[in-house]
Amino acid sequence: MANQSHYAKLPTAAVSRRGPQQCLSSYGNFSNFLDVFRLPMFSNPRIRKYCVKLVLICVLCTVLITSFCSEILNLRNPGIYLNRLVATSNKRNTRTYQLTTQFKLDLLKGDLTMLENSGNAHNESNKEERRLPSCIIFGVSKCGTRAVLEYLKLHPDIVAPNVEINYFNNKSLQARGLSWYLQQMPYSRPGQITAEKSPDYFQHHECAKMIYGCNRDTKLLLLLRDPVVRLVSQYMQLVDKRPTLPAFEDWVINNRTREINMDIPSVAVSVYSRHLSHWLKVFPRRQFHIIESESLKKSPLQEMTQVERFLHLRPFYSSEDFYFNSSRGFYCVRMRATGKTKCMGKSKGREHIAVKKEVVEQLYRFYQPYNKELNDLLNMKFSWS
Ligand SMILES: Nc1ncnc2c1ncn2[C@@H]1O[C@H](COP(=O)(O)OS(=O)(=O)O)[C@@H](OP(=O)(O)O)[C@H]1O
Repeated sequence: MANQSHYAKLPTAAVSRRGPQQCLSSYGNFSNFLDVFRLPMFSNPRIRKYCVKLVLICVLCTVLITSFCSEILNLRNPGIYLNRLVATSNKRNTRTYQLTTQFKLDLLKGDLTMLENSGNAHNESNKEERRLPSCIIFGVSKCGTRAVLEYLKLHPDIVAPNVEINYFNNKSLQARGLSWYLQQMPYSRPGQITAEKSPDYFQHHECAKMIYGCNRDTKLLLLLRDPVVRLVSQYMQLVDKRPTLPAFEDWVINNRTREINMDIPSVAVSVYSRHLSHWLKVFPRRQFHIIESESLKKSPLQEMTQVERFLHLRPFYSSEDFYFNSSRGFYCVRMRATGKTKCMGKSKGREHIAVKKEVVEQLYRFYQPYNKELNDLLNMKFSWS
C-alpha cells in the first residue's frame, strides 16, 4: 500500500505500461538512468537545483583532484620534471643551464642510491649481471676510439656495449634514468670491467660531473690525434652524410674575417686543451690514460699493454691478437677462441681530400697555442704538438 501511494505520482505512462513493481525494479537497476529523475523528490524545483549544483561541484572536485594527483606523480617522476624544466629554457640561459646540471646531478644521485639499494650499481655482487661502466672511452671522435674498444673487448676481463650509448650528453636518455643506462650494459662476471665508448662526451663538459657523480673511480681513456687530421677526418664523415656541405676550405674559414671559424663545432672539438681542462677539474690526472692515435695505429700491442696496466687487468694481449691488414691500412684483430678475424667497418679509413696548403698551414698555426696548452696540462708531448 505504501509502495502504491509512493508511486502514485509517477507519470501515468510509466505506471500503465509496467506497473509500480516493475518501475521499482527498473529504478533499482538503473536500467534507464534518466528514470531516476522521475523520483518524486525531483519534482521539487529547489531539490533539483541543489542536485544540479552538487553534481557540478563533484565534477569540479574530480577534475581538480585528478590534475593535482597527476602533477604530484609528474614531480615524482624526475624525468618528466627534468624535461619540463629544460623545455622552459629555450635558450641556454646560464642560470637555467646551471640549474638543470645541478638538478641532473641530484637525479643521478637519487637513481644511484636506488640502484645501490638494489645491489645493481657497481661490481660488488658475485652474480653475473649488468654493471655500470667503470671505464669510459670519452673521446675524441675520429681518433680511433672504435679501434680501442674492439681491442679492449678481446680481453677476457672486459665487457662493453657494441654501440655508443651517449647517455651523459643526452637529456632525453637521462630522463629515462640510470637504470635505463644500466640496461644497455652487457652482463659481466665478478672481476670483469664494464667499459663504454661515447666520444662525444669529451666536448660536453657537464658529462664529467655526471660520470663522476655516477662513479668517482671511473677510469678514463682519451684518444688524441693530430687536430688538423682529426678535423679533416670529421669533415669526410660529415660530407659523406651531407654532400651539400661547402668545400673544406670554405667550411673552416670564416668568409668575412678569413680566420679559422671556431663556431664550427668540429673545429672547436680539436681544441683539445679547452675541453680537457674541464675534465681535469673534476677527475684527478691519475684517472686518465691518454693514447696517441698515431701510435695506436702503428703499435696496437704496445698501446694496449699500457691500457691493460692502467686498468689493472691481468696480462693478456700478445702479437697474435693483432695483424696488419694491408688493404685496409690498419691492424685488425684475431679472436683467440675461434681464430676468426675482424676489421673495422667501411666508415673507418675514408680517403681524405687534399686540403689547400695555405689552409693547412693556417689550421696548424691556429691549433698551435692550444697544443702547447695541452702539453702543459698533461705534461706530455705529442708527435704533432
Ligand atoms: N687500428 C687503428 N688504430 C688507430 N686508428 C685507427 C685504427 N683503425 C681505425 N683508425 C682510425 O680511427 C678513425 C676513426 O676514429 P673513431 O673510431 O674514433 O671514429 S668515431 O668517432 O667513432 O666515428 C679513422 O679515421 P679515418 O681514417 O679518418 O676515417 C681511422 O683512421
